[in-house]
Amino acid sequence: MVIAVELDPRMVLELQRRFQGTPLSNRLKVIQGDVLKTDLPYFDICVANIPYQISSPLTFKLLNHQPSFRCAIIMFQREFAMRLVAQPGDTLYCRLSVNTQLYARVFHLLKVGKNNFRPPPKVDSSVVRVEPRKPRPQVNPKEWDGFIRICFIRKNKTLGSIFRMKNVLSLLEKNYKTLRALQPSQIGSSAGTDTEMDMSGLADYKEDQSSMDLDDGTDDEMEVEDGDDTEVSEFKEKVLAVLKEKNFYEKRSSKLSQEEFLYLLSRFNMAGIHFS
Ligand SMILES: C[S@@+](CC[C@H](N)C(=O)[O-])C[C@H]1O[C@@H](n2cnc3c(N)ncnc32)[C@H](O)[C@@H]1O
Repeated sequence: MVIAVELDPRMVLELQRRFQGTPLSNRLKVIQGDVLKTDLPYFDICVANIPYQISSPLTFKLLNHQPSFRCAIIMFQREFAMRLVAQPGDTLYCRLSVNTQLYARVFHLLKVGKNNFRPPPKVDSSVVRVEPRKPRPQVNPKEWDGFIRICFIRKNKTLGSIFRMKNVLSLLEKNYKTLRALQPSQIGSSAGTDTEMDMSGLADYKEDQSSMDLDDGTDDEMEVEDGDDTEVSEFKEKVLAVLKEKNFYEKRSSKLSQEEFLYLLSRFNMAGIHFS
C-alpha cells in the first residue's frame, strides 16, 4: 500500500486520474493536505521529493514518528543534506547534525546537480537515507535541546569558555534553583524533568523545531554576551568541575561525538545541573 501526501489539490486530482481504473488504484491512498499537519499513519518506508522549505520540520516530524519507520529516502538541498550527515570535525558539523544523528543514522546516497531539473533551480540537491535508531535513545528531548544549544553557542570555542559565560551560568543557576525549590529530593540525581524552565537568559532562544532549520545550521552561534563572570561562585565551580572531571573543559563542540555529548549531559544531570 502506498500512502501519498500532497498539498496541491490539482496534483491530487491528477494523481487520482492517472490511477483510476488501473489494477493499482486500490493500493494507493492519497491524503490531500499539509504533511506537517497530517497525522501520518503507520509506514515502514518513506520516499519524498519535498519542497526544501519544509526540510527541517519534516525531518523532525519523521524522527518523532512512532512507531518508527525502517528508512526514509529524501531529497534535500545539498547543504542541508551535508549538515545532516556531517561528522565531528567536519566544517558543516552543527546542531542539526547532532540532533538528527541522536535519533537516526544518516547516509548520503547521491548528488543531484541542479542541471537535472528544467528550469534549473539555484541550488544543488542530494538524496539521503535516514534510518531511525532502534531502540530510540532515552533522552529527555528538552534537556538535550537546551544542552546542545548551549554547547553550540560558539562551536569552535572550548566548552570551558562557553560555560564560563555570564549568561550561560546565570541561566543554569536559575534552572538549578528552580529545580531545587520544586524537587528538593531530586537534586543530585539523574532524574529528568518535564518542568519548563526559563531559557530567556539566552538571547535568540527559539522554539524546539527551529533547531533543525537550515538557517541556524548556517550559523549555529547564538547572540550572547561574551563577558566572563570573574566572580568565583560556588555554582560556577560546580559547573566547571563537571567539565574538568573528564577533560571536557578544553574540548570544542565542533569535534565532540554523539556519545561524548550524551555522556557530558548525564554528568551535568548527575550534578543536579539541568538545561530545560
Ligand atoms: C518538489 S515537488 C515534488 C513533486 C512530485 N512529488 C515529484 O516527485 O515530482 C514538491 C511537492 O510537494 C507539494 N507540497 C508542498 N508543500 C507541501 C506540504 N506542506 N505538504 C504536502 N505536500 C506539499 C507540492 O505541491 C509539490 O507537488
